[in-house]
Amino acid sequence: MRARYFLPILAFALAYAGLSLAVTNSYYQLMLTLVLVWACFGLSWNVLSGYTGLVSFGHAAFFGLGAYATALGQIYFDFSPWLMIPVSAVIGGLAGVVIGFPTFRLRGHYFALAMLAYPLALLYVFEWLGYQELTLPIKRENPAAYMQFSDHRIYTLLALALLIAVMVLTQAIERSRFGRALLAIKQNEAAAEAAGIDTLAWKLRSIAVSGAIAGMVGGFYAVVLLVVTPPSVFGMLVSAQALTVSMFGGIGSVWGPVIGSIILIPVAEVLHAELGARFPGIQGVIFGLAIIGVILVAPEGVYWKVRDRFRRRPAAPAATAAPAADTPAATLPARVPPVAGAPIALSVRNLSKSFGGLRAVRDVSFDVPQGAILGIIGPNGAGKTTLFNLLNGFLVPDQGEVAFHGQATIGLKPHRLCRLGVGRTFQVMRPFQRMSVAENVIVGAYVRAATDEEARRFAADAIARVGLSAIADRPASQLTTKELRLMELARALAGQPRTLLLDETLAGLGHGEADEVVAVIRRLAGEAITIIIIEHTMQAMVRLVDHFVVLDHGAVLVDGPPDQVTRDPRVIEAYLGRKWMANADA
Ligand SMILES: Nc1ncnc2c1ncn2[C@@H]1O[C@H](COP(=O)(O)OP(=O)(O)OP(=O)(O)O)[C@@H](O)[C@H]1O
Repeated sequence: MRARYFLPILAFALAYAGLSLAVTNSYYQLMLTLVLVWACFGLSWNVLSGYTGLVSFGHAAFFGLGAYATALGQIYFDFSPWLMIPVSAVIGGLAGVVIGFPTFRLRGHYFALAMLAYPLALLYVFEWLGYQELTLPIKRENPAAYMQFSDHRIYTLLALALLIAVMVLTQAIERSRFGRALLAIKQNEAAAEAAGIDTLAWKLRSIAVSGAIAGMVGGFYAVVLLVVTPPSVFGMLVSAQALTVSMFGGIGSVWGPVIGSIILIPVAEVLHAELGARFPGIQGVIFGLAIIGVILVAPEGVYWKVRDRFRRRPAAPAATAAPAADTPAATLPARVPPVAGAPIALSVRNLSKSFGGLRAVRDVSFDVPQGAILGIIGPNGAGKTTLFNLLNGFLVPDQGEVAFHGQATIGLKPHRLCRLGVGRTFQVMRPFQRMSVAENVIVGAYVRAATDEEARRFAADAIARVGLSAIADRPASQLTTKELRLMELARALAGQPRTLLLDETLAGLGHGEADEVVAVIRRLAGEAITIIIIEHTMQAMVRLVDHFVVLDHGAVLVDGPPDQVTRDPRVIEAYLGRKWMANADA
């Protein structure tokens, strides 16, 4: 790991250890320990929710299981916490997989609400089992073997060691293929699948790591407080604590939960100690106020706000963006369309899909030779996007066959299709705004790359092929629409596809800009990549494609070369309108 990531963590650890050694009051020492415990727990939440965007209201489930496992292990089997805390981590990780597997079927708010149910259910189970209050036995004969220290500074130092380990782990995850897969899921899960990422597998890994950290912290918490009750480890406030310190400090960053914990936990603890008797639940009020405050002042959290303030403001994007490759807009690269008898890249036979009574795609058949550019056009609602979703595995057809280079693909998930060489871009772009072009593109490279190094090489090559090398380090937030479209194209290219499905890649582009993107696409087809493109911008399409498939009400209306299709009275009637004919004749 590079020093610039590791040194701040080391400096923080030394400063915190120094502070802890200087504090003699045991109450303040406990607070120093608890700040680290909740920071660790916040980081556990962050590994799942901060990076994947799947908000968990139920992290207390893992925390509580860890706390009870450690307490019960010592009470019933005389197992030391030195053993039980790692065991609690394993239990937390397994619980993550068991909970994640069914719950990941849900999305957005439904996922968050389902997660809420688990700690509440466990709370009642442990009450029902009669574990209303467990007290860890005091071991006077050999306290250190049971993690019982009269000097409370040792707990703080142990908690610090746990936190540093979790911070380093989080940092490593963030900068690896793992972290990039999670961020891709957060950005757009469908696009991540289409980029070859097995989203369920990565989400399960993430919840397993997150659950393991939470279980470990829960076990440690039981040892520090020596008493475990269902509300204190499975209660709403526990889950809320993880969420609040992360949201306040900064979601999706290693430092966010640490900063949130350092600021909020002492305030909540002091107010609880001073006013808790008169205002029970004062911590909940503090956390509520903290969330309202942060939403108003720094919606992404303190860390990101401060970082943006102190970072040098980036220079405004250059008025003229880097030209798309070396080709001037006006001269489109010459290419020879595939001749008759060329190998077939995509074969579609009798494909149909209905949504209830609506037949969105009806009995569609066509072939695309390798290296050809096929345009799919048709009025709104004609079934173009549904056809794409059938081709790349988002939807399973009611009937019909799809084969890429002779291999039948119906039933394969999008990430499997991506591995077979089918890339896709999306109509709606959702780049990682804070990340550079290169970092955005590398996400698409992992489907083929065995190592980070190889992924970087594939990404750099794809960026060069779309002509964005000059701005590879520019954050996506500063890109123009054309550059964003080219970046999306580069991300699909980084997976080394043989076939590219492009969904409205020219949408929102001006005339000259569209021509630049058209030039890039033509060049890719010249490299024997087969291109299938949905587009509304007819002028650009006529100059781009070799062949059109015109859809209307889900069925193929006409299928032929541009000059034939654009003059077909049925196409003019259903899609182009009479004005097109008048312009074409003029
Ligand atoms: N998941 C779905 N459930 C129900 N109906 C759907 C679903 N997806 C699409 N449809 C319907 O299927 C029809 C075809 O939609 P589709 O998005 O494929 O059309 P399109 O040609 O891509 O349109 P546009 O040009 O507006 O993007 C529309 O009537 C749409 O409302």
